[in-house]
Formats: sequence, C-alpha cells, structure tokens
Amino acid sequence: MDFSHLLRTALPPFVGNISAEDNNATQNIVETLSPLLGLQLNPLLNLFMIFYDLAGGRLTTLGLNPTLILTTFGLAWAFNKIGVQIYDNVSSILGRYFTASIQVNSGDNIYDHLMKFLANRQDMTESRSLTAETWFKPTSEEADEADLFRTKISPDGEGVNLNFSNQESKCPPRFTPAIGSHNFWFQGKYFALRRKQETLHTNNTWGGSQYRDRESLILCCYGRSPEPIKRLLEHAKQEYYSEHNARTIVKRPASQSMRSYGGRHSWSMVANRPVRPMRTVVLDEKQKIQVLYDMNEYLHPSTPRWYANRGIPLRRGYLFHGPPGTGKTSLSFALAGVFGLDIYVISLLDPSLTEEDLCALFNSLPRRCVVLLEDIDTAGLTRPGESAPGTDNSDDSDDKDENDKSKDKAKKKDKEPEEKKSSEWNVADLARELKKQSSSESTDKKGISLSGLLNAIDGVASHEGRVLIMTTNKPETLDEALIRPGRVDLQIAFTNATREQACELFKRMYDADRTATTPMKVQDRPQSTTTNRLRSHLNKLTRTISAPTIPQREEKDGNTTDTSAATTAVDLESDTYSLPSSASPTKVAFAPEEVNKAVGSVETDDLKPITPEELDRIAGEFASMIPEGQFSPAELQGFLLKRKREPRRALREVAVWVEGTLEQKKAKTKVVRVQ
Ligand SMILES: Nc1ncnc2c1ncn2[C@@H]1O[C@H](COP(=O)(O)OP(=O)(O)OP(=O)(O)O)[C@@H](O)[C@H]1O
Repeated sequence: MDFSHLLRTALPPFVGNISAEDNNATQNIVETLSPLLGLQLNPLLNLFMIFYDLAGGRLTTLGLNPTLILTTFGLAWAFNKIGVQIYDNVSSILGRYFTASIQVNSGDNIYDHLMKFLANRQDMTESRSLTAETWFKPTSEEADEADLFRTKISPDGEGVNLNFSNQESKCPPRFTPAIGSHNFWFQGKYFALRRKQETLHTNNTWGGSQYRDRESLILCCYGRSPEPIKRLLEHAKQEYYSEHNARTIVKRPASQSMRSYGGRHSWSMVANRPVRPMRTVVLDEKQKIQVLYDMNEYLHPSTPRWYANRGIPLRRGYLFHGPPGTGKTSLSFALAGVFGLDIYVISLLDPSLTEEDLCALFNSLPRRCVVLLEDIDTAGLTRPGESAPGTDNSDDSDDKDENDKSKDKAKKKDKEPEEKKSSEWNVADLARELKKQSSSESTDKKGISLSGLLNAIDGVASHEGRVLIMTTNKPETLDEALIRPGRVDLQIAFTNATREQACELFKRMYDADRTATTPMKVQDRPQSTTTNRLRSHLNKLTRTISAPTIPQREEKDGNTTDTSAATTAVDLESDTYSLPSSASPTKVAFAPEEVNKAVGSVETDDLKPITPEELDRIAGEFASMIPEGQFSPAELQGFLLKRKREPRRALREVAVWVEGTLEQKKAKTKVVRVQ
C-alpha cells in the first residue's frame, strides 16, 4: 500500500503538503515502526481515514471546517500537555522551596486531634473521596442533647417505654479524608493535606515478626514558615479538648496486641464521664480538705523545682481503705475531676499483664494524671519465695487429712477420662479436660510480684508527676514496703455511713430534683457552725483549685444550684419528654395494681414536689432510722435509687428495709428479701 499517497490525499492540506522526499521518509518510518511496535498500523490508518472521511463529509455539509476542528483539538491537547508539564515543574519548585510541611504519625495523640478537626469540617466531609468510620456517640452526649427521659406509667395503666433496638442505625458514621491528597482553607490560608498509609515490618517481643499498618498525615502550606500549620494543630488540639472540660476520661491498658505498638496505643479510653462533683462524695470534710490540699500542693507548677532542689522524686501516693461501697473509687474520680486530670485504671489481676507491661504502662503515662490501682489486696502480690494468696498449699489446715483424701478422690476422678479411649469420650469429658487445661495454664501464670509493682511505681522507668491512688478493703494485709512513706503519703479511711452521712446522702439524692424546680441556697438552711466553717473552707479551696478548668462545677459558697444537675433534671409534672435520637417510644400497658406490686406502693402524694423544709425534716427522720456504721453509703444509695423520685416513700419504707437487711446480714445470706 502506498502510504505517502494515502497521507497526501486524505490528511488536511498542511499535513499533506509534504515533498516527495518526505513521502518516502514517512513511508519508511511507518514501515519501520509497524513491526517494531507490533502494531498493524495499516488497518488502523485505514480505520482513521474512513472515520475522517465520514466525519469530515458530515461536518462540511454542516458548514464546519474539519481541518480547523482537528487543528483546534490538536492545539488544545498540546497546550494541555505543556500546561500540565509547567504546573508540575512549578509546583515541584514551589513544593521544594516555597512550602512548609508538618507530618503527624498515627502513633501520636495529635493524629486524633487532627482527624477530629477534619471530620468536623464541612468542606472535608463533602469531599468526593472519604473514609467512613464507625462512630458511637457517648451516652453522656445523648443525655446532653436531650432532656433526661424516663419511662412513664400513668395511673390508667398506659405507659411509654423506650426502645433502643435500632439505636445503631441512628448513629451515623464519621467521615474522614480518604488516603490520598486533599486541600482546604483554614483562617484564610490554603492547606494541602496528604493522608498516607504504609506497611511496616517489625519484630515482636516473642521473637516473631509482624506486619502492621501505619498512617500519617502530611499538612502543607505555602510560604517558608510552618507557623500556619502549627496554629492549625494548636486549634485542632484546643477544639479536641474543649469538649473535655468538665469531663473525666478513664483509660485502661489496651489489649496486648495494641500495647506492643507502645506510646499512646498502650492505653485505651474506656469512658468519658461528666466530672463527679466533690460534694457528691459523702465523707468527713476534714479528710476531704486534707487530700484536696495535699494534691493541690503536689500539682502546683512550682512543686517540681522544689522537689528537684531537694533531690526528692516527684511522686505522691494515696491509700484509700475501708469496707466495700464506702466511696473510695468515687473520691478518686471526684479528685480527678477537681484537678481536671484523666484517670488511668490498672487491674493487677489482668492475666495478660506482665511486669514488663506494667513498667511500659507507667512509662507511657502523661505528665499529670491519676493512676488508680483498685483493690490492691486482691492482686496476689508476692515477695520472692512466697506463694500468692489463694494458692496457698501449706500444711496448716486442720482438715488436711480430710482434704488430702478428697483431693486424691478428685484426682482419681480427673484421671478417669484419660483412661477412657478417646472414642469413648463424651462432651462432659471434653469440657472437664478443657477446664483442667485452662486452670493449669492460669496457675502457671506468674502474675505481678510485689517487687515488679514497686519497680513500676518508683523504679527508674516510673513517670514523675503522676498521682497514685491505691484502694483496698483490707489495709492490714498489705505489705509494709508497698505503703511506706514515699509510696503512700496519705491514708484516707472510709467507714460505713454514720447518721450524719445518711442524712447527707438522702438530701443529695433528692436535692437535684428539687433545685431544678425550686432552687434553694444551702445557706438558707440551718447548719452547725463547724460544718459551715469546714464547708466554706472546702468550697473556697475547691473553687481556687478548679475555677479555671471546670466552669460547670462551680460551687458558690454553699449554693447547691448545680448547672449540670439543672440541665438534666426532670420536671415531674410535665407530660412531655424529649427523647434521645437513638431511642423510639413503644406503647406498653400495665394494670395499676401490677405496677404497684412490682415497684412498691407509690402514692399520689409521693410525686408532689418537696419543699426545702420538708426535705430537711424527712432527711433527719430517715437518718435517725439508720443504725450507725451498719450500712455502706452504696447500700443506702441502692435503697434510695429504687425510690429516686419519692423521698416520702423512702422514709415510709426505710424501717422495713433496715430490719430485713440486718436480718439478711446476720444470716450471712446473699439472697435479698427486701430491696
Ligand atoms: N461516701 C460516699 N459518698 C457518696 N456516694 C457513695 C459513697 N460511698 C459509696 N457511694 C456510692 O456507692 C457506689 C459505690 O461506691 P465506690 O465504688 O466509690 O465504693 P468503693 O469504696 O470504691 O467500693 P469497693 O471497695 O467495692 O471498690 C457509687 O455509686 C457511689 O456513688
């Protein structure tokens, strides 16, 4: 085929206007390239020519010049190519010399701040390329967004219950920028964002190797200074923590696999609660002041230098001891709230926790925080050579012979399945065998020894500046080394409720509802001079400590009007309830007698609002019926909670409850007859 002829006749004049030499050259080029490219150029050219002829004919009949159109497209394509090239070059020069960038790795807390900031930006969430993440709203936020609601059962038996069956469908996912490049404007500045993921190969602690994904965000802005990015990060951080005001974050050690990442992955957040006001913990006020004052001193910014000048390690430890349910954990949370600290709770009974883990966990604590070691007596801490409590095999048992016999019997019994052929095994045998194996595995676990814990608490790796709170029901069983000064600097004793405390608990329970409808100041109520003096001292102290960080917790000299309580209080007279977005109402019907039988006899008068004077009187009468030191605050709270809107009913029923519960305690039975 004669290509030169074809090209000359078919292509536009400026293309076809080629000399005989060019003709030959073109022919040569096409013929040389065809085999090289492995392409059948002839059929392609034929196809192009047919298309060009057809389209050209049509366009000419429409009065358009096909040559001009082809030329325009050709030029546009060429300019586009040149433009892209120029843009790439200019942006690479700009990127190299005139932009600043900051990288944030997913192992750092700033990554979370930035992600939350980006997820809250409308321009980002409207981007065409997003990552969807499952996101649950904390229950506390639900309470914030809607008035508190409750099941209502009217006297005619009609009621409304809430149904949360489809709550998950009502929790929208969170959208964040997908892996790749994005851009946005912030405070009049243009920012480019790149989210990237890489897979790292690491060696784990057991000698094996593992692959893990690591993400990072790279923020860029034009100019040679990274200041705008720093400002943005600061803003993101402030925004992140602004929601944490008046909240206490509770963290626990993360799962073993996450802990191996170290850093912020060592701890995982398990709760984000509203701050517990100090005044809701009923405790001897002298003790409250002591611990508040001590912690305030310790956390003061000038304290680290004071300690350093004297060569004393900057640590403070408290031991809260007393019977169960007397407020040890509650006081720890209230203290964390007062000082705006997060709480890091460690259970030494966690079977996955090794001594190395414990040291690593202590090492990854933030500068100021509360570390809570709960029920330290049950942790089975041992000195070398000692066996853990509960696994004691010593011969001091009176019933040794008896025990030995029964143990032998049990052993024989345990061996039975082994003697059976495996084909004869039934499910019960298998279950027994599995149980045996798992129990032998758990006894093989060494746990945390006393020296391991002491090493974590005050070893070289231990973080300075934290507040350590240990709680126990049995202080006498603790090793002296654990509670020596320097490790435990202040002990607070908790006791079962006194009459005065019972009275206070009663008032606290019904105060919030009452103050929501009829706000009343505490100073309006009669009080003993000593209590008043201590209270005002405590209030002053609490105010000076907490005023800058916790606006919702303010306690103006004796004024119990609590903003948080007021926002969540229920108007008992109201028939309208606004439900949280995750719940939908469902109708239920109960006969009034059934309701009364089930929840106790609620009389119409019980639901009437209560005046301050009446509350004081009822609280006094209630307290007089509570025997001194017999019930823990938790038990009293449990009784009152079952009558949480009916103080008069609580007073009516307390005598029967006290009698029944004392009998139950005497009989040492766990089965409750009166509640
Ligand atoms: N002194 C108190 N003042 C106010 N509330 C209290 C007090 N003691 C207990 N409570 C209430 O009882 C419940 C249990 O209290 P908490 O967990 O603080 O007790 P604890 O002493 O830590 O118990 P345990 O020794 O079993 O861990 C909480 O809901 C708390 O509100």
